[in-house]
Amino acid sequence: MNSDRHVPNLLPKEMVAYLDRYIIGQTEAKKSVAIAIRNRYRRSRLPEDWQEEVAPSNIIMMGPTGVGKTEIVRRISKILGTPFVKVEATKFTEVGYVGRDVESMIRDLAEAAVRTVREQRFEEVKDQAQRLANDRLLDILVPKKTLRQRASDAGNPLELIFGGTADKDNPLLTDSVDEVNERNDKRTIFREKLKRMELEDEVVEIEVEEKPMTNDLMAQSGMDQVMDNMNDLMKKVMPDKKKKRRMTIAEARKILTEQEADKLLDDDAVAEEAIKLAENHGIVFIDELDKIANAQGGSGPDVSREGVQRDILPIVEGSVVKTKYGNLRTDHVLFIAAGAFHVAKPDDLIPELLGRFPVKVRLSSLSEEDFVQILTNTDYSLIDQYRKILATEDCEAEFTEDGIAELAHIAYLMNASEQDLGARRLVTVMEDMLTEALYQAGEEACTLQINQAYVRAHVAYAGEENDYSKYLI
Ligand SMILES: Nc1ncnc2c1ncn2[C@@H]1O[C@H](COP(=O)(O)OP(=O)(O)OP(=O)(O)O)[C@@H](O)[C@H]1O
Repeated sequence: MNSDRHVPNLLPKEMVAYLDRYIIGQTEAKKSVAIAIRNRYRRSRLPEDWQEEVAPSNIIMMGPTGVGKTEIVRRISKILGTPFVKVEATKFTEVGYVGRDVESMIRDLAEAAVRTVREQRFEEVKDQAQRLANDRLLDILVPKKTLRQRASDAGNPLELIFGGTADKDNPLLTDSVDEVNERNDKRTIFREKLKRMELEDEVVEIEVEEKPMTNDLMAQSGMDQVMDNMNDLMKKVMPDKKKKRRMTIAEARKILTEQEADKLLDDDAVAEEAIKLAENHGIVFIDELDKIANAQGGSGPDVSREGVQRDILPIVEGSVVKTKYGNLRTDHVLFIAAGAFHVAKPDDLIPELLGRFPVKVRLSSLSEEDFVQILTNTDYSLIDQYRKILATEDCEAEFTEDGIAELAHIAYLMNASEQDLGARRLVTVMEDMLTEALYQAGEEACTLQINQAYVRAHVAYAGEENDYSKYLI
C-alpha cells in the first residue's frame, strides 16, 4: 500500500505561498517547515538503503507565545492531510507520569493517522454506504417482510399451533398477490422519496450503539497504555450495547451511513495504512521544550526535566512504539519543537537531544502593522469572521481603516502592558469591543461603523485614558 497516495507533493515555495494566506510574516519558519516536509518526500525517492540513513530535518522554533509557531505546522498538516499531534513537554514532568508515558505522543499520532485514513476511505465508500443506508431506511418505512415473517418475528402463537411446515399453505399467514404488489409499489414510491430527500423530517426509530463511557475518564489519568489495553479488552469481552432511538430520517441516514461505511471499511487495512502514513508523514509538535531544558544545570527539579529529555530522546532518535494499530517506527516522524527560550537556550538541552534537532529558527514578535495585516489580509481573518457572524442576524459591520488601526494599536499596547498573548490578543480585544453588539444582534437589523471612535468607546482598555496614554509611543 502506498502511504503517499493522499499526500500532495507540494514544492517548498508552494507550501510557503499557501501558508502566507493564513499567517503573516515568519517567513524563515515557514521555509524551514516546508523544506523539512519536502526533504521527507525527497528521501522517499532514494534507494531503500539510503532512505534508512537520511534523518528528518527536525526543527526547534524559538519565539514568544501566539506568533504562529503552532499555526504554521497545523495549517500545513491540514492541507497535506498528514497526521499531526501537539504535546506539551511539561506534561511529562507532572506528578504521576512515568518514563514510558512519553510514548503516548506516538500513540496519539497513530490515532490521528487512523482518523485521517478513515476519513479518506470514508469518502471513497460514502456513496455506497449512503445507498445501503437508504435501503435500511426503506425497510423501516415499508418492511419487505411477508406477513408470515412478521408474525414469526412477533412470536405469533399461530406459528406454534400450525407448526413449521404447515404454515406454508396456511391462508392466514401468506400474503396475497395484491398485498405483495401493494407493498412493492409502496416501496418503489418510498425509495424514490428517500432518494429525493423528501422525507427528511419524518421520524423513525433505529438501533444505535451506546458508547462505552470508559475512554474519556480513563484517558485523563495519564496511564494511557494501560488504559488503552484495558479498553480494548473491555470491548472484546463486552458485547456492543444497542439502544433504540427515535430521530428524523435526516439524522438516521447519517448514523446508518456511518454504520454501513464501518462495515465496508477493512479495519486491518486502515490500521496498516495509518501506521505507514504516520511513520512517513507524521508530525509531532512538542511545545514548551524550553521548560524542560536545564537553564543553569544542577539538581533539584532540573533532574526531572533532564529525565524527560532522556525519555523523549529514544523516540526522537528513532524507536519502535507499540500502538493498538501495530508497531510504529519513529525514525522518520518529523519532530518540531517549540518554546519561548527566554531564559533557557536550545544549548541547555542535553547534547544528544539537541543533536536530533538540526534546524533552529527564530520567530519574531508581532508588530502593530503585523496585527493590521492579520486582521485584514488573511483568509478567514478575524474581521471577516465577526462580520459574517453578525450578518447572520442582519447586522452589517463595516470596519474602517482607522478602526482597524486602532484595534491593532490597542492590542499591541495591551500586550506590552499586560501579559503578551501575541496574536491571541486580537481575539480578546474584538470580543471585548463587540460584546454589546453580539448580545443585541438578532433583536433588530443593525449597521455598525467600526471606526476609531467606536473602538475607543467599546474597548475597556481604551477608555482608561491614564493607562492607555502611558504606553503611547
Ligand atoms: N503571524 C501570524 N499571522 C496570523 N495569525 C497568527 C499569527 N501568529 C499567531 N496567529 C494566530 O494566533 C493564534 C495563536 O497562534 P499559535 O497557536 O501559532 O501560537 P504559538 O506561537 O504556537 O504559541 P503557543 O506556543 O503559546 O501556542 C492562532 O489562532 C493563529 O491563527
